[in-house]
Amino acid sequence: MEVVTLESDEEEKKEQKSSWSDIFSRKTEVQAQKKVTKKEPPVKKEVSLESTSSSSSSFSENEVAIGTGKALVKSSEIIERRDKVFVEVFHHKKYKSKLQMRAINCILKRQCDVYVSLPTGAGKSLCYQLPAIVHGDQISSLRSKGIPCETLNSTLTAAEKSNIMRELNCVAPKIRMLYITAEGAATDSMKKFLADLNKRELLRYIIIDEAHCVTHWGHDFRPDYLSLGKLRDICPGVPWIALTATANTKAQDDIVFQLKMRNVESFKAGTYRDNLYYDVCMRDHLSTAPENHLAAFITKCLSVVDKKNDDKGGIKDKNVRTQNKKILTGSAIVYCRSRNECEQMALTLNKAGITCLAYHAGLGKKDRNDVQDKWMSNEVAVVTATVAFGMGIDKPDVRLVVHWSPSQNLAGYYQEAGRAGRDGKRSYCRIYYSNSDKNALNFLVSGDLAKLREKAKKKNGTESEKAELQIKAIQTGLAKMIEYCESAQCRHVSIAKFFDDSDCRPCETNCDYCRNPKDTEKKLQDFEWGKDKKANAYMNRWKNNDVDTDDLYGGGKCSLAKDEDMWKESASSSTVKDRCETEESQRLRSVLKNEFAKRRSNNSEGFGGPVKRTKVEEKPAEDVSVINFELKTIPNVTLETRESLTRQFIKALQRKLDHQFALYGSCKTAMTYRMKCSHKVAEIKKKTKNFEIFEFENTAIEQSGFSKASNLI
Ligand SMILES: Nc1ncnc2c1ncn2[C@@H]1O[C@H](COP(=O)(O)OP(=O)(O)OP(=O)(O)O)[C@@H](O)[C@H]1O
Repeated sequence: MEVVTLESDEEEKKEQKSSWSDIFSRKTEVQAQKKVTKKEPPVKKEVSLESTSSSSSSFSENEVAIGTGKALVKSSEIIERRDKVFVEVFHHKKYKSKLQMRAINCILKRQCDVYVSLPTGAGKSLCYQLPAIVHGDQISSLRSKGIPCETLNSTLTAAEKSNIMRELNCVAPKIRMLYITAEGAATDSMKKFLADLNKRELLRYIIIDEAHCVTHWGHDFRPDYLSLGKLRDICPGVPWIALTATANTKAQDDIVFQLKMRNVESFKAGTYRDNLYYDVCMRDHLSTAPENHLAAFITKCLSVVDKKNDDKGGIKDKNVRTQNKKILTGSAIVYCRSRNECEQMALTLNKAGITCLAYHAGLGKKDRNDVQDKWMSNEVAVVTATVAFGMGIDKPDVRLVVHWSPSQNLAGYYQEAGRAGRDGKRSYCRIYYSNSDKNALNFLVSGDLAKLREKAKKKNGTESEKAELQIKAIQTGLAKMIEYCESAQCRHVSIAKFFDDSDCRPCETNCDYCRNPKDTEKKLQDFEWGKDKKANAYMNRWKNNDVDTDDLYGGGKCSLAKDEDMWKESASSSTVKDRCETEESQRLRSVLKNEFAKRRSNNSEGFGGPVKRTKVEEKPAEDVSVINFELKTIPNVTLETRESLTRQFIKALQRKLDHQFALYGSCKTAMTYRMKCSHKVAEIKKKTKNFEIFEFENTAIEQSGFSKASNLI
């Protein structure tokens, strides 16, 4: 018997949705399926078990008394069981690494607490699953179809729960592994129950998977994990196993401290996975539309041969799909930031001929299960998903993990990207990045930080310090994520440094930078240049009173809606609005500040260089008064100037005419009025035609300040 505390409710917390409970139950189901059933008949195969010199992680035939209490077993028997289980239950031929083997041997001995930090996909689960089975009493039962395992969580019905409890209360329960949540472990009833199991000498291990959740230094801190340390006092003498792929030195130290681990043996490997190829694409600088770029990349990564090679035989493998003339194998995940983005992307990829379904917390439980099953069985090639997808899923042939925008934290990114290539074959991890992503990330994280700061203010002493630590960890994680995207260095090295790996040598061939440093640098330069250009474009539009929120949030009102959708997923809707406004005004202020700075300094260096006035092609207004406006014989006199002067001229004439030419008042009948007017107009026309000056009858012209028209020009 062992208790495994999972990173409970992880998916639902990530999406912060009301439907959290069924997501979790799905996850634990997946874990249970993944870790329990190996239905193929046992195959007798040679096991290559490497030996090791480490005393704590190797067995000597003479050693005895493994375990505590009445379950003392000879070490030779343990070795025999280990090898049997390894082949007959897990069907493995050899250990994935020496570290995996050494960790398993150490855990099997049950003489100390064990900390395991191996890369994603390195087989950490086997480190506790194999010992858990080996330490069972009825080894023969392992030859049957599966390893009995159960989960206790809030989504079970009362009847389901009581069935499990009944079984566990038996003298010899069949259940070998019990998965519980950190929240569940904190309840009094669970503590009592575990203490009882321990008293009955049925508890072999307490295992904390995804142990980084226990520390404020981790990328995914869960307060509930902190209470796990209390189980130590309830179950003294039970070895603890903590496993993670994403903890740096600080996080590791804190995990050991928080879980009150003692006499700890550590098995730690670097993060480097040589079958993973990392790259970053600057979304605003691609030669094609980004969605098309992605579709082409997916096809490239998943296609193996041209269909014409297979015209006769047909394609028999059910894991193989065809697209046009290509044969597609393996599968891909495209992580999007919002539900809406998942849906849109799925549509786009389907249009491009790639079978694709969207997965997010907005779907019902059944739909989500369907999507996952279809993807697992290779019925569809691609899932476009929020980060909720992938937890606990172990699909070996994921050839490609794309982040349509980066994660909020480099550690989180490493974990998500690590779902690629678990079969050890070449696989790709790509991020599509743009400046608007950066803004959105900053924006999202700033919301979380604000909440934490509020919390820190209310607390005092160590609690407040812890909140500060968490703030720092979040800020560092984001800064490192952005640095990963924006710096010219080996991507593997960026990750290795973040996790304090001892080996930080460049990969040489497994990332875009190492493959082609110049090209990557050029793309980064374009990206930097693009930032300034975008700010200028925004300023111009603002000056023209044409500012929309498009530029702020990357791609139109539709995108704004998308982002709002995204933000709603991580914040309450009221704060979304506030955040939008704050973001907009901040951005506007910063653009203005830059513009004024440029004008003040009149400096040709720096931000975009001097502001050059754009030469605007002059277009006459529809009611232009200037005669022969096309003429441009006088340099430096614009049409605008001419129009302005002409209007002044007309106005002056008008005034004088009104004053002097008061015919209306001097006539009594309409006929006389019309006649006198026609007469005057005819006179003026005649004079104008002969280039003569028309003089009004009234001699008061000069006295009133009237100027001849010719003098006005
Ligand atoms: N010795 C082995 N030989 C072959 N395959 C193995 C071996 N050990 C584990 N595996 C397989 O490797 C895959 C990854 O293992 P696992 O899910 O335990 O990874 P992990 O280290 O927990 O990764 P993550 O941290 O990403 O969850 C699984 O399909 C598992 O069956």
